[in-house]
Amino acid sequence: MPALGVNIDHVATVRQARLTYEPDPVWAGVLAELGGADGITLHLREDRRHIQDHDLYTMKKTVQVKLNLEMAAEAEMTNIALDVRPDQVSLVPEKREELTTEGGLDVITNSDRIRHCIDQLKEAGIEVSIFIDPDVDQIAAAKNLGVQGVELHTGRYADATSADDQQIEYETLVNASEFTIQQGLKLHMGHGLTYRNVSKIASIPNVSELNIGHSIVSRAVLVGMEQAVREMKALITS
Ligand SMILES: CC(=O)[C@@H](O)[C@H](O)COP(=O)(O)O
Ligand SMILES: NCC(=O)COP(=O)(O)O
Repeated sequence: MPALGVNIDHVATVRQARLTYEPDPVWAGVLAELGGADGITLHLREDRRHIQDHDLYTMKKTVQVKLNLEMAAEAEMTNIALDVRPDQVSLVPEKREELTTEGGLDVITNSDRIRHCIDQLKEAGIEVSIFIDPDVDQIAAAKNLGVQGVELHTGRYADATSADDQQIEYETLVNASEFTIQQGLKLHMGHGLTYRNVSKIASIPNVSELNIGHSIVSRAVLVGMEQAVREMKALITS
């Protein structure tokens, strides 16, 4: 059964819309932990569009489950990770203009820069995973870089608009999963997974971690709305 890493980035997205103190992603992380999350994932983007440095530092002191930091393989981020010491770093690609992470990190083209980052993190005792496309050449290149695991990008599966296309993307993920396990790497998956599409992915053999964020935060907003309004109404009418 895969572990669930809850990505709380978009709690911070709502907070940053007003540059205020709520909703607090650390508080959300604690509630996610109480709800059974096996890990908390947060992505400290170079443009700081949602998670801020202080969120990461406070999260490290607060949350007791696995802390997974998603970050670009850049010196600034590596130094932050070496200071905070999350349980795991997941190296991801970043583009300023993207709405969300569009594809996996190209570990073939960028291998020298990525290797330097991985070596420093591993030396500090931090597990390293790389977020890559479900492609055997990328998985083999990740293995060569010495990471402990890979997170296969499920975005194409999640975005498929017909059952046939979704099945093709699913089979690609299954084949890439088998190759990942043959390489002796831990198998993580994530991106775009929802309450509707997660079951098939969760039943792929040997998946050790699923990272899910946007869909859980979206549902949390809706299932919490009735209580939130009731509490405000009580204040107004008391
Ligand atoms: C790497 C990945 O797939 C995501 O979890 C990532 O955090 C997406 O970035 P946003 O949270 O900014 O959409
Ligand atoms: N690495 C994927 C992740 O952390 C969550 O992605 P999403 O569910 O927010 O699309």
